[in-house]
Amino acid sequence: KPHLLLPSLLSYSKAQKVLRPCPVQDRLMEASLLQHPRPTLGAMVSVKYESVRKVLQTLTSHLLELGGGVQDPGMLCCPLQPVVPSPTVNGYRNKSTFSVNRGPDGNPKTVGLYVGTGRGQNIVCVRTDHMMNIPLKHKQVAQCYEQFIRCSPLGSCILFHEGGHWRELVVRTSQHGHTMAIVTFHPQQLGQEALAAQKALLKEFFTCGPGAVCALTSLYFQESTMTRCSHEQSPFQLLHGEPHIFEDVLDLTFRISPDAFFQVNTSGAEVLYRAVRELSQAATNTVLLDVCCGTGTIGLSLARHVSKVIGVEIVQKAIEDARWNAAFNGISNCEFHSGKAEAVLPELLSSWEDARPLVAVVNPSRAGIHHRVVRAIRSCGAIRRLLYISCKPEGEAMRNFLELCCPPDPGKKLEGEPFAPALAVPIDMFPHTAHCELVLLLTR
Ligand SMILES: C[S@@+](CC[C@H](N)C(=O)[O-])C[C@H]1O[C@@H](n2cnc3c(N)ncnc32)[C@H](O)[C@@H]1O
Repeated sequence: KPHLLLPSLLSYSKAQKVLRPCPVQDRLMEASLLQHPRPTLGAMVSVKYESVRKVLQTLTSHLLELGGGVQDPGMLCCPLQPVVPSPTVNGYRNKSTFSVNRGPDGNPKTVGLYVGTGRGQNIVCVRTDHMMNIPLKHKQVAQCYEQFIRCSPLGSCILFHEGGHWRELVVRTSQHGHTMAIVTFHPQQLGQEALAAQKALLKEFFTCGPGAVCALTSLYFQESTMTRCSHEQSPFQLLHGEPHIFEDVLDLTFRISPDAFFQVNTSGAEVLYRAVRELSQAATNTVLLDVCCGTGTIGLSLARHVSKVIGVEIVQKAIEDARWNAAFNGISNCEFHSGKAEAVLPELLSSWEDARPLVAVVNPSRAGIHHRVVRAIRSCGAIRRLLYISCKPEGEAMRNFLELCCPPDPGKKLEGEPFAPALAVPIDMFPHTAHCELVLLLTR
């Protein structure tokens, strides 16, 4: 049975901006070209290992050019461990983001994922029935949302300037049995009364209409005129149920707000956080700096083994969750700072006088860390051990690795002793996709 290997082919924001209608026949042909026989999981793990090895090869050759401590061009700059498997491989996602766009039959109210590319102008939105990594509950909510918008007199919003309202759907679930749905809506010219009517209809559909089968525990609505909006830019409006969902990780319970990041593979996250604990060599006198901490998961999962945790995160609601999570789990040795790491860390680290060993864990989004964060970390002599966690190590993370490991470069204000790669541990957080999480241990 053909299978769509989708996630690496998705291009949400690009599609929103550049997608142009093209004949249905072309899109169908294109979609069928993207159908592959399903590769075995073993084969996919080998592909991931190879791609991480290539990342290390690239890093090695750049470090060699920069004179960054690599001796032998034939060797990798550090040992590479085998890919650590995810305990769950099917239906592991606790969060799915569904787009609204034209389906293979041309229906502009199709809820699913994109196949094709913006550049090829051949994007088509397909339902997710074949997706092995998405749980049935998410697919059920997506199907119900599609049913709802197809009955709605309002159109779907495909290109912002062409009008339409219904936009993407995010579904989050947890082991507690919670299901949160977040519907994004472009208000266009609608007034408050018309908006309130749409919200009421959506709520009615999911609480007492056909969508009630989804048994949502939270239903959110966000008006958004941009590709993505933070809560501060446009609040997440709770239409029904509980404001948060809760998830258990390594015997701790975490509260998660609608706009807070949480690793999409919960059992995979446990593997990741155990690896972080081991690689950090955290001891009872260690201070752990958790940069880009989200809801505080990494720091809190290590808190009982270290002296103190300091978390920094840009999303205000995630920091509120992190503080709540610390208190709820009876953890009192953590402090969480809200703000951009590039604003918080230079001040925090420039005056660092604590004699305890300081270990940094950096887990940024795909954009990597700002060069001010790199400078602050390099210039803080107390940090001897740094764990850089990246789900896209071939991207901006590579720039960060080089900035952290290159010889001092006063022109770029990169001072302090450079780090050197010590070990690379790939973790298969995303089975059934081409992506792989990399934990790179840097020491000096
Ligand atoms: C990949 S997530 C990791 C979160 C957390 N470590 C975890 O495992 O759940 C990246 C986090 O970085 C945050 N972030 C992005 N840019 C940031 C910045 N400039 N300063 C601080 N945090 C940032 C995001 O909001 C997100 O929560």
